[in-house]
Amino acid sequence: MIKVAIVGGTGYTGVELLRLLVTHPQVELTAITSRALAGTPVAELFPSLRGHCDLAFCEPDLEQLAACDLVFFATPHGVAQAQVPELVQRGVRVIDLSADFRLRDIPTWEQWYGQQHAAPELAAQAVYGLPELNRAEIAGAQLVACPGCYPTAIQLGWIPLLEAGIVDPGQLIASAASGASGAGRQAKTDLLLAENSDNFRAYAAGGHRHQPEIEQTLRGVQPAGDSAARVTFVPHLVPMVRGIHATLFANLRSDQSAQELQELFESRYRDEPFVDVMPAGSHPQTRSVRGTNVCRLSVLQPQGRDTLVVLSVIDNLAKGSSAQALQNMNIMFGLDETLGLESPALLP
Ligand SMILES: NC(=O)C1=CN([C@@H]2O[C@H](COP(=O)(O)OP(=O)(O)OC[C@H]3O[C@@H](n4cnc5c(N)ncnc54)[C@H](OP(=O)(O)O)[C@@H]3O)[C@@H](O)[C@H]2O)C=CC1
Ligand SMILES: CC(=O)N[C@@H](CCC(=O)OP(=O)(O)O)C(=O)O
Repeated sequence: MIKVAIVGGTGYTGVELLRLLVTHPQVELTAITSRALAGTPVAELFPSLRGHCDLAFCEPDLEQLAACDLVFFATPHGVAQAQVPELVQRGVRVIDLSADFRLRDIPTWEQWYGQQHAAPELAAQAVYGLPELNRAEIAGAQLVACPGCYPTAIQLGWIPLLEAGIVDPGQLIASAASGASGAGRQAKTDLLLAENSDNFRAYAAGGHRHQPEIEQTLRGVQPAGDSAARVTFVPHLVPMVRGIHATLFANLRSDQSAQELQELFESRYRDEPFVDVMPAGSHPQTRSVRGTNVCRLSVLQPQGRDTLVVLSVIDNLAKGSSAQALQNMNIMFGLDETLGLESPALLP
């Protein structure tokens, strides 16, 4: 059994991780932290876990964490980078759901996250936890940086096109909408029911911190010598709880038929258990992935013109964070990658 702890067990990604881990056959949960609720039984805060988890939340304690095989950090940016170096030094493996170790370029990280990075040398060692790109590196990693939620949906939608070098990398446009759980469980006025329901709005249109993360990944898959990918990204808040819907636009460099594009996507993701390329012309819906680790994609070529549209949907708390974190754990510990992640979406 893998001895596992979660730092930050009261947030939305923390409780989603718990939901998945309590039924995982190879996991023994040993500690779930919350500074605010230390001593409170987990199942008291989350009655959905009654009968599944008899632990109480505890303060983060280095000795207790260091006794685990694996520690998940489901904490705000800045927390993991302060605590992970000592754990890594003591041989513990870490999966960080925050952005602390996602960006290779530390000045870029500091610019977008507005603070000094506490462990730049570790950021260089971390493996970016997108299995569809880095499966072999994840298997041997001690520190995995889980991708952000928008980047997961957007990168999976564009990777086949950028790898093939068939779209103009200077003109990539992503319009994406997220459910409110993407903003975490903290009380915020703009997430109140009266502010957020029956409403739809863009935010951070002038620049969102996921843009450099997306560009870093896409640049990493482009053919040598191609001009660097540049992304215009506008996120939106949609009045639902879970889900991200990304509409991605890219301009073809040369003639490709709709059938060739469909085949490109199908062959790129043929062996991927969690990427579903839908039949040509489909419109994937967030509902079809709710609670699952699946990314559903479709590629369209409206009116046969040069501008391609890729539609990509994920659950932000699942493939966008906690379930993808568990997929990474399965890979790191040599388990079947789909273990604990097989259930289809909850409908309606
Ligand atoms: N929500 C989403 O869809 C996604 C979130 N993420 C990332 O995952 C991380 C967690 O997100 P989310 O669950 O939404 O966040 P929440 O704000 O909902 O939860 C944060 C958790 O971290 C704990 N925490 C806060 N500060 C500290 C600290 N200094 N030391 C130890 N624990 C701390 C909190 O408990 P307490 O204060 O009691 O200790 C709480 O349990 C974030 O970095 C987020 O960006 C990534 C992808 C998707
Ligand atoms: C709806 C909403 O507010 N979403 C968050 C995305 C958060 C996320 O999970 O990503 P990181 O881990 O990179 O912070 C936002 O746009 O800030």
